[in-house]
Amino acid sequence: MTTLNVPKETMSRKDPEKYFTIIEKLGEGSYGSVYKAINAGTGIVVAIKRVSVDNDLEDMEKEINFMKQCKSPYIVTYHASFRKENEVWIVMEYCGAGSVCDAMKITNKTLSEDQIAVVSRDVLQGLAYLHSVRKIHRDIKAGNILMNHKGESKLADFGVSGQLSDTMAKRQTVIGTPFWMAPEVIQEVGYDYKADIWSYGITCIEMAESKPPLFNVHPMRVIFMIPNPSRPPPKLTEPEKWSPEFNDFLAKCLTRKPEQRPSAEELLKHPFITRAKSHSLLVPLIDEQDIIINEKGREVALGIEQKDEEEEDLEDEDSDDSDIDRGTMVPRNNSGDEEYDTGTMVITDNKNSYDTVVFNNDDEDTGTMKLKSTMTAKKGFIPDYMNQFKKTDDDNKYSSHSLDDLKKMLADLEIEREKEVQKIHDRFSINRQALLAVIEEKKATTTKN
Ligand SMILES: Nc1ncnc2c1ncn2[C@@H]1O[C@H](COP(=O)(O)OP(=O)(O)OP(=O)(O)O)[C@@H](O)[C@H]1O
Repeated sequence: MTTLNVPKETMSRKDPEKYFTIIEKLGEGSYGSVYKAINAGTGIVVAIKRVSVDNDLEDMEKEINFMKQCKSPYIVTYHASFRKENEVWIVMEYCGAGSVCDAMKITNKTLSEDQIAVVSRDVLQGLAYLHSVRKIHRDIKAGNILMNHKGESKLADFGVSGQLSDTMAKRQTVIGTPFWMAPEVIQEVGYDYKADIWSYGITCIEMAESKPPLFNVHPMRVIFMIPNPSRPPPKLTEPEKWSPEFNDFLAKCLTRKPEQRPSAEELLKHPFITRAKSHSLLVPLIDEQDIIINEKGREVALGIEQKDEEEEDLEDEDSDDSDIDRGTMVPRNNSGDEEYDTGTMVITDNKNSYDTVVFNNDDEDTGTMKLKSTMTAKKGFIPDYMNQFKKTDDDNKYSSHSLDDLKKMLADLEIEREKEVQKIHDRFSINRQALLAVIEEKKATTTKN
């Protein structure tokens, strides 16, 4: 097997463009873009993720070193990394069929139950491996499952975002993308690798129905709804259309109590997985995707506009002080500080997929939720799941009002929002207090007996 012609050191200061020729843009994430590239000398095709970074690269370096050690056919292989100006270039295995999310988007199809079973077997193997080396992925979703042309699936984007190092783990309590997050992750009651299993259950629903449950609900609300113990766990919209094995597999993944939720190893023994067929089942979907990409071009097929650098620069300038105008969801309190009741949730964009949110508790009091610290998020862009809410604005139902009226309406809306959030908080505290009291009572009775 030919080995890639790359420097061995992490974040090499050598010029990556001497080693790679960029062929095309594959997609965009919250922290940068991913390109298909070809290695000079060997002709090996790779994917390169270019991430904007600030100066503190210690965490990212740790992550990259960890990725280097991760060797599993079910996890996207790391090849090399470069530091170029304010970017880190991460060179990784190229998965020619892109993400499961993109495949669904481009073909406008969902996956059949048999296809989901095949993907699941690979994903569970990947998770079993990661968990065996004591790592949690924390951002499992169809956008982070990549496929090759044989229909084999691999977990991506773990580590790249810097979320897995010990220091980051201590600082950042909640990481993920709202709709896929496990209840215990949102509640910040401490969580472990079982959180990935929940997110995978949600991903299965996403693969079956194209969207995760609660997708039409605003993400700010979702983070209150998911942990609500009185809500039944998510399930397929029409369970009767799917086999009992699939429904049971989902119910197991989506068990509220993490201690009762099975591990990846255990789930690999589930009949839904053991009966999974060959990877070739995914090939028709991949072929159909290729035909569409060949016809329309990747950007059009994915709905990514190809912008020239000048245009991007202009956008960056614009977005410095006008995130809200541009649709980036940056909830703030009235003072404009980056705090929002229980914390600020800064959501940036990814036009192809669903964005990742990091809730950070650097500041214990406010529990400020913010972006991953090492990387600079791409400016002025809207996560896919935010587009539906943006559309409401675009409907222009407010356009006939005067500027003063609009400002007043906005102020009223802010007040209403604060009240709603307060109500939810109050309800949570009451339930929590009640539960704690009963727990104490039970403990006391047990001790007496
Ligand atoms: N190794 C790879 N091989 C082929 N395509 C890739 C590879 N890595 C990423 N891509 C493509 O690039 C897109 C963007 O990936 P990226 O990891 O930056 O963002 P994301 O996972 O979609 O979003 P987020 O950063 O919010 O989690 C993916 O959807 C996928 O289509």
